[in-house]
Amino acid sequence: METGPHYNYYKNRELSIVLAPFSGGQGKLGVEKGPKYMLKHGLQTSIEDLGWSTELEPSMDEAQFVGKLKMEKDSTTGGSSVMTDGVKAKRADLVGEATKLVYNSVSKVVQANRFPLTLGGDHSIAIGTVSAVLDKYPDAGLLWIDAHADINTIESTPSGNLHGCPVSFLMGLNKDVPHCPESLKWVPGNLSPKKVAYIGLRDVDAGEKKILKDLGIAAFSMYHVDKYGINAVIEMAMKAVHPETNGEGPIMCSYDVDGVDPLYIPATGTPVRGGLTLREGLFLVERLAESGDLIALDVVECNPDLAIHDIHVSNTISAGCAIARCALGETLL
Ligand SMILES: NC(=[NH2+])NCCC[C@H](N)C(=O)O
Ligand SMILES: [Mn+2]
Ligand SMILES: [Mn+2]
Repeated sequence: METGPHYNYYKNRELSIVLAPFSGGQGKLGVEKGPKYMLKHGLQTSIEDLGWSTELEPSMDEAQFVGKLKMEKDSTTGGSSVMTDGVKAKRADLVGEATKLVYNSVSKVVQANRFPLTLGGDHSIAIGTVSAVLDKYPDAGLLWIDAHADINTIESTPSGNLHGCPVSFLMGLNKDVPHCPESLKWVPGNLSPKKVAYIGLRDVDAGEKKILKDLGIAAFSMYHVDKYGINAVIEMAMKAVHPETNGEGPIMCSYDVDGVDPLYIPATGTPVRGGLTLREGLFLVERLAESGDLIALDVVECNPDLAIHDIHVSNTISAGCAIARCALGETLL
């Protein structure tokens, strides 16, 4: 029987919590409150208790972005659909600006050899986190935990919400698209499709299915989790992104909390039933901690304002915090 706390697998336990309180990648205000709520829940101290030295790294002025978002809503009839040059990507200027700020903060952290734990905000912020991590670890594999594939291009997106598009920007899939928003041209877009694996998918748009298939991206849906079990799936995912080394090598995890079933994590913008159980969702990151290869983590899409009951807020925030702690070495025994 393997024993011992998983945090012993991390050699250098220095971490920065990057705050990414951004909501412009989708239309529902409140997701910018995620970082504040998780900190209020005691996340930083509980990470220190696992033997990490921690510090806070702000990435942006939340008020500024929220202000712009509110202004835009007030001035637009029928929601927040702002189109530039006939492209349906909404708020591309805001997303470009915010993700660049996140990129700068995470770059600072990784270049100082610290572990970046980025708290969102909506999932568009991963454009910044993953780009910064790849600068430092070009060989890193990316595990994307999500109900959604978030790989729509600015042409395929059905909603225009850029939190449904970060992976396409990371892979440079919008580069040749006419009208690619100027604001997102800073993104290197050099993530190889071979270096990504999804876990938890169950709501993938038709255009996204085609991209996943055409590019041969490793994608494990809930069907695969049910069929093979979560441990086999996570091991297959690690091998998919590091085939030459049998799954060993640096791994970044971008964790959208809607990968977990809304029974457990109800306060999120685009919930989809039939997801991971809370234990599967936590085991996944426990297993990554055990590998000793996790180099960066995002926890995104907690939106306390979408809770109908107070209990939904605490369920969501405590689960979000548990995901971070388990990834950083917390064990049950
Ligand atoms: N990060 C997320 N929760 N993304 C949801 C995306 C939903 C849908 N596929 C879209 O493109 O709009
Ligand atoms: Mn999602
Ligand atoms: Mn997502």
